[in-house]
Amino acid sequence: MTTVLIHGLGLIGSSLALAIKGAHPDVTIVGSDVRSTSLTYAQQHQIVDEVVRDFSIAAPQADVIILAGPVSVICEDLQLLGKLTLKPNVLITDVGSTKQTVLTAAKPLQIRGVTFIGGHPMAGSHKSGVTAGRADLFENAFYFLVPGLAPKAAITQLKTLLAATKVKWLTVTPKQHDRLVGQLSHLPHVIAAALVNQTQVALAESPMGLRLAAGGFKSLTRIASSDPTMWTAILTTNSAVVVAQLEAFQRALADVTTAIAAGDGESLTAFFTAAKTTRDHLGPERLGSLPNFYDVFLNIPDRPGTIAAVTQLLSEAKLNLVNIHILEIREEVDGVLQLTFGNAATHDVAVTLLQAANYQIVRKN
Ligand SMILES: NC(=O)c1ccc[n+]([C@@H]2O[C@H](COP(=O)([O-])OP(=O)(O)OC[C@H]3O[C@@H](n4cnc5c(N)ncnc54)[C@H](O)[C@@H]3O)[C@@H](O)[C@H]2O)c1
Ligand SMILES: O=C(O)C(=O)C[C@]1(C(=O)O)C=C[C@@H](O)C=C1
Repeated sequence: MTTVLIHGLGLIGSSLALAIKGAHPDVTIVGSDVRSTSLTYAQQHQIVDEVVRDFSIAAPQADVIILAGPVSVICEDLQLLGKLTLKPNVLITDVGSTKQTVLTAAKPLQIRGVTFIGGHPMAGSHKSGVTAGRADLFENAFYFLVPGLAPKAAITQLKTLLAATKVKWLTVTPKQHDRLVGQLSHLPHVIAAALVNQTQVALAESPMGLRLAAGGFKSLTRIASSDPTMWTAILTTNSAVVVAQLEAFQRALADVTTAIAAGDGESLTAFFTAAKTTRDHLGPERLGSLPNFYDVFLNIPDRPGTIAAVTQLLSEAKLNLVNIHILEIREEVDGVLQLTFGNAATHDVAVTLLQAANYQIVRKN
């Protein structure tokens, strides 16, 4: 019986647990997390078989250890693991979004002969936490592997364990990885957050302000809703790469600023044509079988207990919520409640239930 310990039962950790469980019912999945609410949720929803509070007690019993906390926590975990007596054939891997710092932290373990394979699934979401986990999150996504000198058998073992994720494996060096994801993931997250912050300031005096934003602003800035702790850890462990990429981006912005200021239509058409040609060939946002999440937006009156009544209604019907978000609620003005579900069936039942209870649905998708 193989024991897989997943440390960090958030979006990625719980999604991996679900994928492993689906394909390997014989594997015992143990989850550990600093948040006891996540552990309780994971156990109640059978995302894991067992939970432990103390990672250092569980690690020596594990055959496979998957580190799935923020990158800074992954590095601390690797240091801790270096001090523990682990099973002789233990396989350690991680899912962190940067790889050079993680591989440096793993070096002492590797020198000791412990197998560590760096990993990074190129799929995720701006939603975080155990409630957002889903078995099909990684379908058709690339999954970077940094195997270093890991034995072939260990690489095969990891790929077999994660086969149900249906990812496309790609072996890279830590340096190649950090440069690629710096440009494709870290830079866009900085730009999205900077645009939201700058817009908030620019429109501070406007009565409707950001609430007038339509699809363009919203699709460009969706990722600004991502978890700040996770992104701080990513940016501080890939800073040199992202600083250089931000400087290059600022030069590109300066060029287009010059063209706009000069009314240089020819340069602007060339600028937009190049971007359109490249973007048109990128394919759909998600290659998997399902879109990421299913939202319902509800009008909610400004009355105490309204939100509790909605969540109670859903929980009595055993409908799992991935996320709940109050978009706007001011005194004496109705607010909008965003309810996010993990699949279409749950979403549809919730819509029927809420409508029957006379809630006013503003939008669903
Ligand atoms: N979100 C994405 O899109 C995405 C995609 C690929 C990889 N990653 C990487 O995966 C990792 C996890 O990201 P996520 O999106 O699942 O984040 P998340 O916030 O959903 O989950 C992180 C989990 O780690 C736990 N945690 C935090 N500190 C801890 C500690 N000291 N000890 C134990 N547990 C701790 C949190 O309680 C949480 O449950 C990160 O390293 C991230 O860079 C994220
Ligand atoms: O889809 C999203 O919301 C994501 O941000 C996922 C995303 C990205 O594409 O940048 C975020 C971090 C990762 O390390 C990998 C994937």
